[in-house]
Amino acid sequence: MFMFSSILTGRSASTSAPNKNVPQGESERRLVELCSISVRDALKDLDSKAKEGLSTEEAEKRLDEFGPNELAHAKRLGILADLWERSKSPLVIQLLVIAAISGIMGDMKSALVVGAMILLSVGLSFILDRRSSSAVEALGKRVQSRTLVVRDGKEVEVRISEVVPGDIVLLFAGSVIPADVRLLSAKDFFVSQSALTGESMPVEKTAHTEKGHDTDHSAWELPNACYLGSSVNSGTARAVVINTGMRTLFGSISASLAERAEETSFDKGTRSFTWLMIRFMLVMTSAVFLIVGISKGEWLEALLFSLSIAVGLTPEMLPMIVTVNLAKGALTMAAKKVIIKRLPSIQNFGAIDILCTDKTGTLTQDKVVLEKYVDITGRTDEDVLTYAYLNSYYQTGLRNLIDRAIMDHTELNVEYCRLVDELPFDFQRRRMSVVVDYEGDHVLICKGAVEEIYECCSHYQNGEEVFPLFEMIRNNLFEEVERENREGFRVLAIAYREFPRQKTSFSVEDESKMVLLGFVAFFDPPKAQASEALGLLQQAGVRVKVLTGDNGLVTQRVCTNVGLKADRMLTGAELGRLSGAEFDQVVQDVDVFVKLSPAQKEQIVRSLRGSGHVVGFLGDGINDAPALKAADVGISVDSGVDVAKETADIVLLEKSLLVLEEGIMEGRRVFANIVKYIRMGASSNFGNMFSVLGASYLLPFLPMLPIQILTNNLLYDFSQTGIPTDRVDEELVAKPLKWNIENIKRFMICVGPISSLFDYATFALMWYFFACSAYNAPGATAATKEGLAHLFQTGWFVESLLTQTLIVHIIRTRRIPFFGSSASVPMTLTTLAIMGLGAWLPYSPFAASLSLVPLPAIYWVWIVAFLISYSLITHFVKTWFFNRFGGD
Ligand SMILES: Nc1ncnc2c1ncn2[C@@H]1O[C@H](COP(=O)(O)OP(=O)(O)OP(=O)(O)O)[C@@H](O)[C@H]1O
Ligand SMILES: [Mg+2]
Repeated sequence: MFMFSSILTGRSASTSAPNKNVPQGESERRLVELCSISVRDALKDLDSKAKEGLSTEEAEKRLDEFGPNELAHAKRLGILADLWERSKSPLVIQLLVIAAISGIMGDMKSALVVGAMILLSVGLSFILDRRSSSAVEALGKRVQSRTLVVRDGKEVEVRISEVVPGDIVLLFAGSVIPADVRLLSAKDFFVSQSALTGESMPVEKTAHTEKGHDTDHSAWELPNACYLGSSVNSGTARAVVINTGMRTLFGSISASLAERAEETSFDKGTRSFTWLMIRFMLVMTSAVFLIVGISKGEWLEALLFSLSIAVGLTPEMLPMIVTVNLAKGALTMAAKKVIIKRLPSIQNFGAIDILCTDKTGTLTQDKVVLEKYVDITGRTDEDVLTYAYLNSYYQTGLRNLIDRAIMDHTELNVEYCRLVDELPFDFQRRRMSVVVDYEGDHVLICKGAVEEIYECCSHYQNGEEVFPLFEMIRNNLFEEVERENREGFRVLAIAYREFPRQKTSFSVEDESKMVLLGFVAFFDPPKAQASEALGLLQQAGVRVKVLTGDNGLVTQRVCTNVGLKADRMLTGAELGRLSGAEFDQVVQDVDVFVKLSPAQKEQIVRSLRGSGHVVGFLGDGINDAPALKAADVGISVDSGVDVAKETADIVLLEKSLLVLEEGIMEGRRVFANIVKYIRMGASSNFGNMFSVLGASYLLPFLPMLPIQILTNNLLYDFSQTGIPTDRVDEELVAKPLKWNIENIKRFMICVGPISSLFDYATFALMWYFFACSAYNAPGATAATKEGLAHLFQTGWFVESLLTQTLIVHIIRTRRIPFFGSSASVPMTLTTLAIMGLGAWLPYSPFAASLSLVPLPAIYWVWIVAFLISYSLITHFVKTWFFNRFGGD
């Protein structure tokens, strides 16, 4: 089985143990040691250079030596390991045990048939799944994060898996830490280690070496080390890689993290279904064993018979149906520009009933353009542009759309200034500052959200003069900004403060008593297709909520433009005043949230999930990462920052709600096909239970021989292999699809007994009409008895196989089968082929070894009549069922 694991979520599919070859304590000690000695010694030890980094050849050599920078469970299994992994499922083990018992007891034929079943279930899922998995994996690589390293003195982007010890890496806001590294230099460098420590506050890391204290620090608390599994919140740094892959601290705990990984609603559903079937099987098998044993006195026969009943009741094709369906779904989605990083998330994708999304790029075109730069009176002002430009040019922490828009607007020569210090952007302050040396003065230039900048200004500038900023003027200024906002412009304020040149180090406290200089306004046009997509999502039963850090007026304008109601809107501050139940209620009722902090985005997602919703979150920024992780399905975009991509379960190649809607529908189709199999399996097993129990009690011989039951089951299994290719009716995917085990049980109880009805009709037919009752006649010889028993058994074998195989066509749709909705061609062909084969077997060369005997011609008239009435009755009961109980 293959699976991408995300280093930031710690979620993974398989739970292999950490690589035993790596002495864990050794690498941990090395990390502590190399972080406690001087930078020079550390580099010498790692045989690397701070400026040039490693040479390409050296890096290749080390890649061979240390292996790729991956966690063990992310690796793809070899063929044998893969087969082994699949064979470990309880369903396969059960079959293996039964095959072994049959073999030991000398029933080689049965052992062979069970063996064939194992081969079909494991082999088919192996071949189909592995083939599409390679394709899915290749797609996943396309959206994998890369990291910037220095090789041969040049900065190059490499895959995270290609990073080796000794590599010099460059880190900035939004990067993921690619390995365990030691910082060489750092500026206002804050990292989020929440995936490792659970601590959500960012931690500052510096390049300082704390000599002498080395023994005090555990490997987890080194102030100058950053660990795989964390990400950069703000600032920049240069670092040297110490440990990679399973040698990292994260690698050492990843096995336990994977075990702790939350079980999705889908896993829970399949598990409870499997257990339901296993419980059934245990009760049935023991009951049948006792009935047959006591009534016929043949305990060995009773054992073989009940074992084959056990096989019949086992949903051995379930794993194959699930994996093949998921893999096929992933490929279909990839064609629609939706890349699935974790296969199981497809199903959750189809279950989403609330989609939370940010604004930029989803509702807007993601083409932020600088439109205006004005002083506080609204006149275009070159100084404002220059200050904004200086701020964007010299800041190193975060390069987002806003800064790119400013830099794209013009090209100014600002080399006459020199950067002194900077206060990087964060989503709490919503502003950032740079301090530049301009003709002997140290000028702090701040840009950010208007309200946040106003709070720190004491004066404003008009022309060359500076005036105190009174409350009244403040309000007037707000009006101007609000007007721009209402037109959909995103406005940032620019302010400055001069300091004497002696002051060289600055902190957030210095962002005070500033002079307001003017505003820059950006336009990000609404997306034309956003309203169409919103309409489709609404139709599909998905409620969309906008969660943005931007202000209310702009958001309102954008929402109105794309046809999203924004009459009730809440700000982060208002949310902060709510508590507990009130918060949960409001979060469900309101659809637009503005001025949110990253933590609040996460809080909203958690609250919605707590109220029983399945929540998807679409976001692309550092500020979205916590919410992406908290959601049932985290969705990001290829152009998003690395943390967002790394945290997400699904990556869109194009940020669009339309693409997303198609993905959701595909997810539902996958789920609908899985449920088809489950409904079929559950109801036919339930029906068989009555038939087998009754028949074993009533008849003087076995109603079907073990080998016949097994062959019947093998053929039935084969007829199911077409399900993943099946078409799905629109109405089946019109609503979010969630597991509803209760409904499946109900379906089983309503539909299952119909098949028993026809089984009993067949029993009666064989017993009375075809005179198998002569078995009990006083003068019957052993040979006559055997002949009659085989006739009876053949009659039931054929009826049972034909009805079970046909029924998928009735159950797969809510419409009138064949006419209202028809199955896919492969599925129609497999079911037809199996029905044909079943009808032919009694006349075939295999008949003797299966103890089947040719059936009289008139039998076929009866069986056709049975099939038609069975289909009709099932169709009516099904229609009644869906009307009464709904279809999910
Ligand atoms: N480069 C920047 N320089 C200064 N201020 C900025 C910058 N980027 C963002 N801001 C401020 O921070 C606020 C929140 O950022 P942003 O709009 O990116 O949040 P968001 O939640 O990601 O929004 P969206 O939903 O549009 O993606 C902005 O409205 C703006 O005032
Ligand atoms: Mg954003």
